[in-house]
Amino acid sequence: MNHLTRTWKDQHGGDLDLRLTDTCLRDGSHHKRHQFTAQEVHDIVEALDASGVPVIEVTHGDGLGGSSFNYGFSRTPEQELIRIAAETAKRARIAFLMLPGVGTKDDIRAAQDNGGEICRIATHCTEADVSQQHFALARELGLETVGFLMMSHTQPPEVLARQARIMVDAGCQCVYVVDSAGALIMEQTADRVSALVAEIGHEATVGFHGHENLGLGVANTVIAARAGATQIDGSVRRFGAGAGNTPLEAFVGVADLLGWRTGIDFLQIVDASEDVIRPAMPEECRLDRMTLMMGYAGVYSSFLKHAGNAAERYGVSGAKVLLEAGRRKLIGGQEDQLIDIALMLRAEAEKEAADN
Ligand SMILES: CC[C@H](O)CC(=O)C(=O)O
Ligand SMILES: [Mn+2]
Repeated sequence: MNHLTRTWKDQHGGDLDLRLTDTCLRDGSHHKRHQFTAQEVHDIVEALDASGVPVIEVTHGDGLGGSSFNYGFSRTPEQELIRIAAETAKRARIAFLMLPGVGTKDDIRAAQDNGGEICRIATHCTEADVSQQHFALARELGLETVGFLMMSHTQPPEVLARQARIMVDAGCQCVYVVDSAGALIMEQTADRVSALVAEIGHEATVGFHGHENLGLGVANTVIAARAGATQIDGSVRRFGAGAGNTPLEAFVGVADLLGWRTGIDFLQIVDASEDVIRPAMPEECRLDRMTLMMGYAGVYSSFLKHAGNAAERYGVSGAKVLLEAGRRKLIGGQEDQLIDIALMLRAEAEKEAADN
């Protein structure tokens, strides 16, 4: 008995119970400060593809058009990385991410010209309506479509379900509960996935994208699959923002043991993790003071480097910057407020020193 009520096979045929997407070449771009080389992308795609990973996401961490002063410039243009990935993959399909307002419709067209086949549109989880024209275009172009409801921990299941409905009505074929802050805890994940399945499950699939900031990536992903998510994200060796994503190789092992077919060879993906992915990482993704604080305070994982920079520059505690960012409920695009927070903390510290 495998405890899966819904499988990818039932929905789309083929042999997979769950379809997995590796996102180290997109979410890991945050950890790498967007410095992937063409050779690294080639080698990682080759290894993931050979292991049987069916979908590989490649883009700047902040999606198409993310290479900028605000988010950090890419070392290699992302469209070139998408092209290299598409040329390298023999079986895997290449996905790309775009955030309306950061990227444009022309970027979607270019990504398709470069071999991208799956268009993932991400919005804050209360703002799905800004994705409508992008889903319409992607479907017109014949791309497969995925919607990302970012920061899903901030809204109750019924709100997320209504937002998912907006995406599906606009042409989205799979909506993800995205635990951007790694803040969801077990049943909170299941309740959100179940609400989406109830709302859109007869027309679209449901996905789950986890982060490790509270150490719950694999557990949340297992419970999401049991609740009906059939598309699952992870990054080999957790290579992602914050404490990283659900480690894909660990989830593959767990899925094997539970009898869930992912099409990925566990031994090969474990070797890829050690031999190919680790050498491309600047350091391991760690569960430490900063990343734990992100899960605890509910802060966007992609804020980690920005918060660290602001704290260092103004000589204040990075953990306190994150706590305040969580209290202010900052969302993607508000990275500049981390500097305001650091300045505020420094002013408070200076006042306290003057008073004593
Ligand atoms: C900035 C986009 C973001 O990294 C998307 C994502 O992976 C998430 O919200 O977790
Ligand atoms: Mn993420």
